[in-house]
Amino acid sequence: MEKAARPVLIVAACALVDADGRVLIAQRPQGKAMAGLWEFPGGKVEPGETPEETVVRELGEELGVETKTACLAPLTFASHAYEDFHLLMPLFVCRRFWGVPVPRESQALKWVRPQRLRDYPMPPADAPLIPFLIDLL
Ligand SMILES: Nc1nc2c([nH]c(=O)n2[C@H]2C[C@H](O)[C@@H](COP(=O)(O)OP(=O)(O)OP(=O)(O)O)O2)c(=O)[nH]1
Repeated sequence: MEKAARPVLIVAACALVDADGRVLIAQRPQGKAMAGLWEFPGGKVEPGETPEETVVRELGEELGVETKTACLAPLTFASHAYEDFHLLMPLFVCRRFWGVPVPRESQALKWVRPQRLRDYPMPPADAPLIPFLIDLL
């Protein structure tokens, strides 16, 4: 019998880039799925939101960073089958933002050169995104 189709979950994520060309990653807190893995800030696209609006909201909620949808450039996307859902995750790049990121949800934060991203365990969906950041930066 064919497997039941997984629901597609749309998550919008963002690579914040600093003046040195480093990218911000955040460690998923204990208690969440994939705890301890490093990810790009972002979250589920809520009904009525564009992916860009999701990123702007999540950067504010998770990091206290302000930006605008016009400051987000699409870079690539992840499409990955997890056990319970299929993740579709556009990845935006943002170089223009206001404020210094602070962990609002007790997550660890790190600015990392794209070439070093592989030193940080990330969710399996994220691995194919890294070469795009290396190329860009
Ligand atoms: N933000 C983000 N999520 C990612 C990345 N890679 C990846 O597989 N994901 C997955 C993890 C989660 O299943 C989903 C993001 O959902 P989320 O952050 O809104 O939700 P969550 O699992 O933290 O939990 P909750 O807010 O529902 O409590 O996408 C990534 O680089 N960034």
